[in-house]
Amino acid sequence: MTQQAAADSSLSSVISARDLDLTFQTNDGPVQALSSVNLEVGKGDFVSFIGPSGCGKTTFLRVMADLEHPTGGSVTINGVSPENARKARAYGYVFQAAGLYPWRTIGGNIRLPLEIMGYSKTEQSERVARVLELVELAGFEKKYPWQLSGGMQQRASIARALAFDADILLMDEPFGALDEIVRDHLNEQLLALWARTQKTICFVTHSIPEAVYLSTRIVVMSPRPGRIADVIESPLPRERPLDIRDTPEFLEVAHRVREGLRAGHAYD
Ligand SMILES: Nc1ncnc2c1ncn2[C@@H]1O[C@H](COP(=O)(O)OP(=O)(O)OP(=O)(O)O)[C@@H](O)[C@H]1O
Repeated sequence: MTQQAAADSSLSSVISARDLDLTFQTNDGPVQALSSVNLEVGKGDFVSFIGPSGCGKTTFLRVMADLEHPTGGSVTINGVSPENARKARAYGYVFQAAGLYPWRTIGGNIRLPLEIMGYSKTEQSERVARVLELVELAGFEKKYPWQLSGGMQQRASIARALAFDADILLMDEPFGALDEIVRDHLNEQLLALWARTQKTICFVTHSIPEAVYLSTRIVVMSPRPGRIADVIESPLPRERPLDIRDTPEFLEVAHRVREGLRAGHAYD
């Protein structure tokens, strides 16, 4: 890509990574978690990151969220640095574990960041009600986390990430700990939420079917050093019933992801 073309594409990108490097200094020597990563994420994209353990998926997401700092190259979110994007509340972040405070109700958990930011009580209540509706948990506001199933807790943590109504949602393997049936259901609900809200979503997963079912683009990563091995544009329509997973188009994309993973895997 020429410099001008790169500049043009980053203007229309919500997330833009340019020659991104991140090397951790550890007692065992340097670990290259990310090496020469280039990626443009467009508005409304659903981008999944898939790859073996240690290929830098979480690190990449944490760089976008200003939780790690690159040692080379740059990332912009809505055209600004991750630090400024964080200050502007440009994204919500969903962690692997729901991470809800057990002594607060579901509503109280979602309300907490809004309280800290000084939103009025009325605004807090409106936002809590709206995001609970979005994740189909209306009526559960006064329950405590332990009164909810694992899947419902994870939905509550998605609701918390949606509370600021950011256009970008960063999700780090949010459904990894759930059984397959619950996961299928949450995948369907997440797609419905994405269609309704038109957010841009970056989603880390270890599951090929999950990545293919959810994404408009799949970023296949490989380890040592962590880098992008392939970027697959999905030919699947945005409207996706679960049984799309049995279609030849779906299986073809899954096959390409598997090939990408195999090519990048050292098997050591
Ligand atoms: N804070 C840190 N200090 C030192 N090394 C780190 C740190 N965070 C991550 N790493 C290393 O960077 C590499 C990438 O880690 P990362 O967690 O991003 O991988 P991942 O693809 O998300 O893995 P997983 O699928 O297991 O979550 C790994 O080798 C990891 O050990």
